[in-house]
Amino acid sequence: MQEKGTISIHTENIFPIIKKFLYSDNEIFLRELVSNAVDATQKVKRLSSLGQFNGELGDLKVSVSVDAEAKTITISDMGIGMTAEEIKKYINQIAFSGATEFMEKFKEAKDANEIIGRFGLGFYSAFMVADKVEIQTLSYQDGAAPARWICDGSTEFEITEGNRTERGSDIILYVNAESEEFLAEDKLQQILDKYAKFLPVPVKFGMRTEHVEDGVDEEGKTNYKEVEVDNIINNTTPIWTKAPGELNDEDYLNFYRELYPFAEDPLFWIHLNVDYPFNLTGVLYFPKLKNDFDFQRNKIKLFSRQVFITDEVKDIVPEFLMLLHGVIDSPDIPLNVSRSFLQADGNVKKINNYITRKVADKLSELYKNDRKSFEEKWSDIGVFVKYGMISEEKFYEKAVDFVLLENTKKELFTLEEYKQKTAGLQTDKNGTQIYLYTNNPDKQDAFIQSANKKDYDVLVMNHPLDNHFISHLERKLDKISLKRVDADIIDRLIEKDDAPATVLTEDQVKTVKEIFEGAISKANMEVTIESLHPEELPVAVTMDEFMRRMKEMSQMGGGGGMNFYGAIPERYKVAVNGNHKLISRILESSDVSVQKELARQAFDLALLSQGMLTGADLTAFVNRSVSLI
Ligand SMILES: Nc1ncnc2c1ncn2[C@@H]1O[C@H](COP(=O)(O)OP(=O)(O)OP(=O)(O)O)[C@@H](O)[C@H]1O
Repeated sequence: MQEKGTISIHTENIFPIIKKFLYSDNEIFLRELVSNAVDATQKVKRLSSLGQFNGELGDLKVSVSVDAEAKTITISDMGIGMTAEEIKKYINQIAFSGATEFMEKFKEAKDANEIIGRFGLGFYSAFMVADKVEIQTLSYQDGAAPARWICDGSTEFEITEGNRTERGSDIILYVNAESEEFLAEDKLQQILDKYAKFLPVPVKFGMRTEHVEDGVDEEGKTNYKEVEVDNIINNTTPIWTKAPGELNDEDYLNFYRELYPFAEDPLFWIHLNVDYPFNLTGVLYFPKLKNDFDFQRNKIKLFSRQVFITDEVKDIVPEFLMLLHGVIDSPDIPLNVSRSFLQADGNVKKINNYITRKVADKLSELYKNDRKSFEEKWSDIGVFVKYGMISEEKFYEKAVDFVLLENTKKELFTLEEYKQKTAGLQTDKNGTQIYLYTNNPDKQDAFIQSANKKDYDVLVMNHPLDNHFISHLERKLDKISLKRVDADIIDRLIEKDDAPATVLTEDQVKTVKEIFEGAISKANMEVTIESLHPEELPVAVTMDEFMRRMKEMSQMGGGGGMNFYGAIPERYKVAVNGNHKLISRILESSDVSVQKELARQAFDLALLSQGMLTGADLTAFVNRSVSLI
């Protein structure tokens, strides 16, 4: 048997194109060939279970080996093999049935995955690293003859009788000069670890030494001996292929440690398992987040039938869940098409929604079943929940029941509980309920104490995400407004009808204002005289809530019109409590310089309590204080 032929009459030589365009991603040749070997192995298993193949299955592993001297890489399997006819059909024709289209389209293709998947060129990816590819194969079919196919990367191929005596195939790559790096065992091991670690059929790569028990010596101590065993690089039944009922916590934790050897243990996990209307399995873990806004992305690995595809799951997993770790396996995700297509793909949308719902359900279940442990985890999961509420309406609808707010006393409330807690007392004269918050309890302590004096509660919102979360809540919640506790004096933040009467006459108000303006003499400080409770501080320095939020957003890169706010110099309000004893003392003094000194001292104290007194102003304050003592 010998046959020579031309691979396709329709096309120019396709191989240089494959080599040239796919070069950057050329390691995937191994993924493709090992996957083909696994497919062939699973097919023979299936045929056997269906009674259509009655021979011995034998040791069904796939083996990858290198011969550094001959410069070959061989991928062997004991799968169904191919007859010469099948080689012609599957290798020659099938791959090239789309070749004309390929020739037209390859220019648009952006990466190797796209070309290979779309045109069924898995096998031909071998030519990315090989000058010559040989197949030695023997079909499982009764009476089949071994066949050999060889092709040197031109459009010419040759089929002759082969030398394989056992069922299955060897794919032998004669590695080209530019790709010799792939002859290094380390390199191949690394690629196999990446793509083949969880393939469903054992993949052998060389041998390794194991120490096994070997009887006992005279003293009763166990003897060990070294034995050479197959180096199986994969775990064929990773946990996502199992039913949740078969698994315990330790299994999930062990798998997590296997995936992320250096990470801290996760908080909890979700086992995904759906087969209609799309097929998807996986396990998603909630990691312990670092305190900073540390978005560790690319931690979810995407598989298709246990073959690793990518860790860029951007369009499949909702943005806010990119913080999660774990694996997703779905044969229904179109892996090989372009980004824009992926976004429009109906399955991808459904998968996205499904994952969002599962995560929301899991959180809701944790909250309902064990509020205490949910609260303990809140500092870690709060970010997910808030981020999810901001970015996914569907998630918001569910999370609104279990999102927690924390106050300065470290008590946690649901939105509903907090609404009840602050109703009435923190409702202003217009009927708007005001939630006070601090983003820095230490620095804003004086303001928090002022609020607490009135029995007002103060929330802690000190995560970078909280700015957005606050705006989002305000948009969603009716008649509720959030104000930072230092945005104004407390009686202005929550305005009531029963404001205390002022003890100053109109003239006195004018005088006090002038004294303070003279003492402060800073253009960005606007002095107002307020009638507050006498026990409130004599002076408070505040920045308007709106202005501050705008400036913060521009700092976070709000873009567009936001830059405008970033450029405006910071402006503060200096609220002087006209009802405070100090003000009467100032008015009583007839010495202008004493008046000025007292005013300045009160102003500096306000700055000091907020950590705003620095440099020469601080030195002057210290000197003045010393002389006052
Ligand atoms: N090791 C093998 N054993 C038996 N048949 C094989 C083997 N490798 C390839 N084939 C046959 O050759 C065909 C073409 O393989 P190729 O990798 O090009 O495409 P595919 O596997 O069908 O699709 P894709 O790789 O794009 O998912 C396979 O469908 C299979 O029938």
